[in-house]
Amino acid sequence: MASTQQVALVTGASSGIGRETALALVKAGFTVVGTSRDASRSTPLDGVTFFDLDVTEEASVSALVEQVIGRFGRIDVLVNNAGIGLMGAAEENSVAQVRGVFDINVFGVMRMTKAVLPHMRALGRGRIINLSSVYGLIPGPYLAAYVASKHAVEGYSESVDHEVREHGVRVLLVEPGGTNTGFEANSTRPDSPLRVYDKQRRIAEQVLAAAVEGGDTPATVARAVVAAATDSKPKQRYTSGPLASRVSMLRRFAPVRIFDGQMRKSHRLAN
Ligand SMILES: NC(=O)c1ccc[n+]([C@@H]2O[C@H](COP(=O)([O-])OP(=O)(O)OC[C@H]3O[C@@H](n4cnc5c(N)ncnc54)[C@H](O)[C@@H]3O)[C@@H](O)[C@H]2O)c1
Repeated sequence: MASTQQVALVTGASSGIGRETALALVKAGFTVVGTSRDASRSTPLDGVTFFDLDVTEEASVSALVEQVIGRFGRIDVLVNNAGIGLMGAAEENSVAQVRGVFDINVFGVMRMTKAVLPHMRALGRGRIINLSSVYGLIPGPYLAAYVASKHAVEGYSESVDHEVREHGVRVLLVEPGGTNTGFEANSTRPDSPLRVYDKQRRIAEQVLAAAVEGGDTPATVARAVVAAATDSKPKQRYTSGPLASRVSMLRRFAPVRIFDGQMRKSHRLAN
């Protein structure tokens, strides 16, 4: 159990995994701040204080973090959950569409991380928990931009983790399998510039349906996030759902042909 004064900040907390995670963190004893792009229209959640935030707006991100610190004194846990998908063949996704995905899924994570890190360093502790995906580990046809964004989140998280560990701060990953939330609809709503192209919709839906079948629930993902937030000796990566767990294990044994495999001691990263 977290002590009552520990503060957790969850982005995109008004729906799906973020909502369930915010509630699970309240149950685990955290003071929870949730963000939503329109807090006034979010269904209230017991024990969660909502603030407005669009993670693509840099000035709003800094202002939000200062507001939370001003009101609650600290941020112990940041859950970068806000995210969006993009379906469609790689050659048909426009650069603007892909940039839209990266602006939320990758640069959103970076903006939030940059804003909270100085506070966590000063506190001498903290956990940043980034929602990746099973698609942060494997390819996904007709989901290339989304897959690339989540692979980017993986690389960014592991790299920053090595930078900040010595200050008592960890940057961890949660990798859900396909989870039945509003994610697909939110990523393809008709007014969205990120909507799927009709002719590819069926294939993309089959890919997603396969992922959801081997799937996960917001509750299991939320449990993984709470474990990442509270484990005394946290792991770098938390995975949930049968498909994601299998992929996560198999990835470690993926065949690779190594040339010139000599690695000098000085090039190894400390673990
Ligand atoms: N649903 C799945 O199958 C699945 C699988 C693996 C990983 N994930 C990841 O889990 C996370 C949550 O997804 P979900 O399934 O709960 O879907 P969801 O659509 O219910 O939640 C996404 C949240 O992000 C918010 N959001 C979108 N753009 C934003 C922006 N610019 N600024 C602030 N908030 C924004 C939305 O308002 C929404 O609340 C995402 O990062 C997603 O990539 C989902």
